[in-house]
Amino acid sequence: MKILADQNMPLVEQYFADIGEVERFDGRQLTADQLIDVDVLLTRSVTLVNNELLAHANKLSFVGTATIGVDHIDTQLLNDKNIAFSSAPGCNAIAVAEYVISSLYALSQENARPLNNQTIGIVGVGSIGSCLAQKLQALNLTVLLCDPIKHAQGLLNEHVALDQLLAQSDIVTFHVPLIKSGEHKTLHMMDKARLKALKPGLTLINASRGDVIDNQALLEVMQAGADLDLVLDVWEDEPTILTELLEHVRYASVHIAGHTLEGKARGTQILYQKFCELKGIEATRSLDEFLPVPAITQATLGQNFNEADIARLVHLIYDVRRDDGILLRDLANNGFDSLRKNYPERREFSTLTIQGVSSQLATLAQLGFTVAN
Ligand SMILES: NC(=O)C1=CN([C@@H]2O[C@H](COP(=O)(O)OP(=O)(O)OC[C@H]3O[C@@H](n4cnc5c(N)ncnc54)[C@H](O)[C@@H]3O)[C@@H](O)[C@H]2O)C=CC1
Ligand SMILES: O=C(O)C(=O)[C@H](O)COP(=O)(O)O
Repeated sequence: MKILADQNMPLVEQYFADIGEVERFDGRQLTADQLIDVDVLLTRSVTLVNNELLAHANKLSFVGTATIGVDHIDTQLLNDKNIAFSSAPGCNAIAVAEYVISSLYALSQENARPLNNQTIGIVGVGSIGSCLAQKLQALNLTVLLCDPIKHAQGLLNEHVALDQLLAQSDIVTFHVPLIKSGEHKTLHMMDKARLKALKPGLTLINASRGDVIDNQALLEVMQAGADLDLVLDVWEDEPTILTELLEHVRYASVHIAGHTLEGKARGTQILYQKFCELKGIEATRSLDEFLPVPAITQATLGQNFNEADIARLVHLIYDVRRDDGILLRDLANNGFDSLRKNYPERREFSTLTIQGVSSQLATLAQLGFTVAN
């Protein structure tokens, strides 16, 4: 069996070793001819899977994307061609939630504004939005949720409409899929009118898809003097982003919010499990076999460890400013895709086991750290 996998997808050889022969491809350069005689195609978000790409796919029976977003895949086409498909729902929800939490603590320190008593609005309450909301409950923030689809399905009672949420929040963070048309369109959901109306001092975070915010309009609003703290992980027209926007952004990164080692590896694992299920093969491989031991595994808290010290632990595992520095220093030399490909190792909070006696242990556990009994 011939398996074609994106070069940036970890552990494919390990997971699929007993299933077939794995060949790698450059996600933005894949051509239709490379799919001749290929049985399985495993992609990331940068490969458009459309009619043109599948023109010569004579044997393809499974397409998997190791991502949550599926806006790069023509799923209707796969269905019509009877090609099985899977994304990797939830694989990097923890990673994105931790990216947001790291950003919140960094801004709170730099702006000397305590997190508690602030109101955060979460737009899109799926895997990521709900994981984030659950973690934030530990921090005494007021959390407002906006998800009209879940609300209509009876799955979210406390839905707040977007404009009301924007008016009431100090921080707004987007976790919606890219939807290009229809009642729940998210393309340019933050258009010029909404951006202009944002209240001064607001923090705007986008770790969903770049097109959710009209980037040109955002640049114009910032150039006109808007007082906003911007945290942008995703951009319109990646990898050729609007570089003029960078100077207005507090923390800028190259679409890596989900790129913990665990998040990326879980993506591959989910596709492996889906493939095995589809073909009636027993899935014997698991993540624990493959993840390396992290550089720091344990922390012992002293009795005077207090709420203010939580930020130090969060940033010990992941400080978003590391990635902001990388982008600003290297974008001109290395390019967006190369920075993503060479992204330095990042682990999740759960890799740190915390021991000691402190009134903050429950908070740390809720944020996702492992607390020793
Ligand atoms: N920056 C990064 O590295 C990553 C970005 N993403 C992006 O984040 C998106 C969300 O991820 P998940 O939470 O896992 O997806 P999900 O599918 O679990 O949740 C998305 C939620 O957004 C809601 N939604 C849809 N349209 C909406 C609208 N107009 N207003 C408010 N809510 C709306 C849906 O009802 C759903 O509950 C993905 O589609 C992907 O584009 C995902 C992972 C990593
Ligand atoms: O899961 C998604 O959706 C994402 O955006 C990924 O975390 C990042 O996508 P890749 O480009 O790394 O596939």
